[in-house]
Amino acid sequence: MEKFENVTYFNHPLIQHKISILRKKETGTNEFRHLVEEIAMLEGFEALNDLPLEEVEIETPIEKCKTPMIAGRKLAIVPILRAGLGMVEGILALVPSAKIGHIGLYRDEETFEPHEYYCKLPSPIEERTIVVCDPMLATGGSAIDAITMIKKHGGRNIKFMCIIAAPEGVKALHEAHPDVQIYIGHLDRCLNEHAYICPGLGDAGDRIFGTK
Ligand SMILES: O=P(O)(O)OC[C@H]1O[C@H](OP(=O)(O)OP(=O)(O)O)[C@H](O)[C@@H]1O
Ligand SMILES: O=c1cc[nH]c(=O)[nH]1
Repeated sequence: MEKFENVTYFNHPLIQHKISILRKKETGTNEFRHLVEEIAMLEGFEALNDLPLEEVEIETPIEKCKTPMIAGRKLAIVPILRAGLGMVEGILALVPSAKIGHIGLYRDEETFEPHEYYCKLPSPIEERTIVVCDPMLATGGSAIDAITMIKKHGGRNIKFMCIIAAPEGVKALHEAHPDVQIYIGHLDRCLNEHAYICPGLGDAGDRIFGTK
């Protein structure tokens, strides 16, 4: 796979181990949901390593001092519905004061094209660091459309975080939005004829919400 400057692959053993359990077909809904949350938190820790800091004056029991704290507007976490919702709590565990937007997209089962049905973002979106999350980056259609929608609303500083990606989706997303930082838990082999990621983990939304 071609290397892109704006793409980060996580090779931390804890992330890889948890993704392997996630993939198993016998992993049940409850465990699956918890793993998605944990992986999102581990990825988020790294993906947010460039949040801006400012020196703030505080008082310890000993004396006054200046100490760094996160600066600027609160982070915006934007899950792509439905499956992206599974990652929100994990990122919130790191940044409890984050605001949460929602983008509703589903893939047409025949054409694999994404269809939008909802968009609500925290304002002023243009002043926030935005983390778009979705466990799966397959053809890239959903992520590309979600980010296009966020940009139409004024979003600029955008990161995209997923758990499993196909090379086709990474390339498409990089080409459509080269300014977006992309974080990937594991790069899989390819897409199959139904645009499912191989070996992947099946349908992430159904496995998180127990709808199959
Ligand atoms: O890269 P793409 O080819 O667009 O595929 C990825 C999308 O497919 C899945 O959602 P799905 O449409 O199944 O909806 P759901 O989250 O409601 O289950 C997944 O959560 C992504 O949003
Ligand atoms: O493999 C895939 C591809 C798209 N969406 C999923 O949930 N899984």
